[in-house]
Amino acid sequence: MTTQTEVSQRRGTDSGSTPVISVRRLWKVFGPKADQVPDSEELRGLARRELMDRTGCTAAVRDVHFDVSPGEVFVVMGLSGSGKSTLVRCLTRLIEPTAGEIVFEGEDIRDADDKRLRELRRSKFSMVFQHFGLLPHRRVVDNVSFGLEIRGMGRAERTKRALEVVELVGLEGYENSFPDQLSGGMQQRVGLARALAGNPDVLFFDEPFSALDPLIRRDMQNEVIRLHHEVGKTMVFITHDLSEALKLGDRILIMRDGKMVQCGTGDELVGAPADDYVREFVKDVPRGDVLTLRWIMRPLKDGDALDGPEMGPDVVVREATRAVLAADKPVKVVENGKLLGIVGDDEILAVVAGQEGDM
Ligand SMILES: Nc1ncnc2c1ncn2[C@@H]1O[C@H](COP(=O)(O)OP(=O)(O)OP(=O)(O)O)[C@@H](O)[C@H]1O
Repeated sequence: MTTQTEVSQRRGTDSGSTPVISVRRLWKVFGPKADQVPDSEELRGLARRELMDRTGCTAAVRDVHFDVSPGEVFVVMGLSGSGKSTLVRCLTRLIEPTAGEIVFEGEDIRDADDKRLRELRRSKFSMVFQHFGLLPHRRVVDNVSFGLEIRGMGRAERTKRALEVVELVGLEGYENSFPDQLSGGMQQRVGLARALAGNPDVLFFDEPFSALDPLIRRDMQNEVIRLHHEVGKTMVFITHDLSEALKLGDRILIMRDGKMVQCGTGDELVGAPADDYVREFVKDVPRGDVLTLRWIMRPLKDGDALDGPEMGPDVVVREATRAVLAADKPVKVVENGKLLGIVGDDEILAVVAGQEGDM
């Protein structure tokens, strides 16, 4: 199974250091006497309907825990109503959690007072929403610099910074346009630029591309990947779309009814779904596009030829297929000079035939 360290090495994230965000036993319950639910052995296990009937409460987030590493793209995925937005809003206390810990860069932000929260939201967090929330009477550059203005940055400095990020998101030439002169995709680029302008430590995305046409949506996903490579920010991204989650996420947390169902890399979810719910989600994913050589390789056996070609462990099966099948010796999976395992025709063909679960 792929470990977090291995994923981090692959993606350039840094799991060895302190997590940027560490969430423990997090609950958000809406309704009367909500704070009694997490502590009650009797109530905390009730299904949604029963809990509502007994208490009038909805547990939108139930006992969730995870860490986000520096530079990681952490995706929260689930169907409508599974608790994604509530969870991510709790992380910045836009919604007040009912119980649990949220440690951000070593500080439990549930202890932060209003002043500290304002500081964190201004300088450490940024949010990108589905509805861009641009100010219609302000030009692109002034929308982008708005947060810096609120922080008290002088006009010349904030305009300089805004122009830098406008260029970074590919909107050069549109600095002086008004939002309604831009397409949906371009407006969302302004949203991205605005989120990046303050140089936050973490960017939170709440289904930012759901309202965009599929082609524009794909462009914007690529844009996020490109920006992530360029600026290396930690990102927490909500989506209900599995292909978006697999494309963007270093790890994906799947939620259902407020609970964590599985948290893992794309190849973990596709290769070893935790239950039928996840299995159903991933059943149509082309496995060769997601599973890596690290996932399908086998240990070395006596008699294995060791003069075959070498490949990295994070090459996906689809990209390796031709080379593995063409080689007359098994491919050696090598990372930093270390032989991790072997991939031969059998391992590749098992994936292609959809049988790798039996290996
Ligand atoms: N303010 C509220 N008061 C009561 N219940 C709420 C409130 N906000 C959310 N809920 C409930 O909490 C549950 C989780 O909602 P949430 O919006 O977090 O889900 P979601 O996965 O983000 O859904 P969507 O993709 O539709 O936005 C739902 O049952 C919702 O009805």
